[in-house]
This record gives sequence, structure tokens and C-alpha cells, in this order.
Amino acid sequence: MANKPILHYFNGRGRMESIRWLLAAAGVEFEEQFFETKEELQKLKATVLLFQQVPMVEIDGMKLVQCRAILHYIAEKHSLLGKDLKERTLIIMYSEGTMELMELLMIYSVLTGEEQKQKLDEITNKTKNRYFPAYEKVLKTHGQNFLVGNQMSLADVQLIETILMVEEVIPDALSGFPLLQAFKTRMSNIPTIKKFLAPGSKRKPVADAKSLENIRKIFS
Ligand SMILES: N[C@@H](CCC(=O)N[C@@H](CS)C(=O)NCC(=O)O)C(=O)O
Repeated sequence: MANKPILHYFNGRGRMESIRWLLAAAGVEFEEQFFETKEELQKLKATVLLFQQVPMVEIDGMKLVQCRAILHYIAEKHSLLGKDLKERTLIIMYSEGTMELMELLMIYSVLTGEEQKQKLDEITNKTKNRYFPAYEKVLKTHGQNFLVGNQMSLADVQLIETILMVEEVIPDALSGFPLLQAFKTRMSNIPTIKKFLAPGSKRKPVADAKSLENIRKIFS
């Protein structure tokens, strides 16, 4: 049996969480090696990180960096990247939209005070007026269960991850988006995803003040 992928990152969400989500949705077991100090990260930078950045994933004899490349590799390998060039391009297009929204949420999580309030206004506005209407429209236009090709893809996995992240800061974010509400229920009941959402999985919680402080130290 092939070795399990090994994920190298800190013990938190960041840019690795979508990779955890995708592997889990594909039903792939993985291992994690966390760095906990600046020194441990420096050691990785000096030895294995091509651009001195994480996430890094050891998979199929490669040490992959750049989260989009990693996501696309895993998606393609597990038939989550469409059946032809058009589907693949739509999947990547939708996935890029979710990544923009997730990026805003990642920035929000490290801000404090007035800066955080302003970022939340921006997130609320873009969620309700830009991103969620777009995905609602896609689902409405073709009337299918998934965003592309009537089967689960990278885009769907990233969309459910994003919906749950948004709801952590805007609990009523899905009100007014009935198709996205149904999508959330459907996706959450897919067995591999249900397992990942259950307690004890490798899904990471929202960072608390102590872990944020440690992450700041690691990357300072
Ligand atoms: N384009 C890269 C960006 C990766 C990135 O910025 N990683 C951060 C942590 S999430 C990092 O390693 N920062 C350390 C540094 O740049 O020195 C990707 O998508 O993977």
C-alpha cells in the first residue's frame, strides 16, 4: 500500500486546512508533522522548502509546496477535478473565488479591535453581495447537486469549507441563499465529510489567543 501523505505545517488551519479538507473528502488518510517553533521552521526552510514557505506535503515521492499546486494534484489524483478541460477550468475558477474569501477570513483571524471590525464589514459585504450570490446562481442555473458536472469536485469541497468558516463569524450568512443551505446539508452528509466534521478528526479549530500568539512568534 502507498505511504500516507505527510503534511508539514503548524498545528492550526492557515493555508493547510483546505488540503486537510480535500484529503479527508477524498477518503485519504494522512499524517501530520507540526513545527512548533521558529527554529523548527527555519530548519525546514534551510533543507526542504523550495520557496522557504509552507504548506509542504510529502506525497508520492514528491515534496510539494504552493497550496494550489498541492490541491490540484490531490484533486486530479482522486477524480475531483472534472472530466475535461472545460470542467477543470470551471472547477478552478470557482475554487479561486472561495480562496479569495478564505484569504479575507484568514486575515480577519489575526487582526484585533477596529481593524477586525472593518475587515468583518468587508467580509460581510463580499459574502452577501459577491461570493454567495455567485455560487447560488451557479447552482440555480444548472439545478444540479454540485457546482460542476453533477459530481463532487475540489470546488464543492472548498465551498463547504468556506461556508462553515464564514458562519463562524457571520452566523446568518446563508439566510437568503436557499440553494446554498441545501448544498451545505448535502455536503455535510457525504460520509467522508461527515467523518471530518465529527469530533476527533484532523480538522483544526478556530485559533485561540494563545495559539495565535505562538503562530506570530513562529513567523516573526
Ligand atoms: N503561495 C504560497 C504562499 C505560502 C505562504 O505564504 N506560506 C506562509 C505560511 S502560511 C509562509 O511559509 N511564510 C513564511 C515565509 O514566507 O517566510 C502558497 O500558496 O502555498
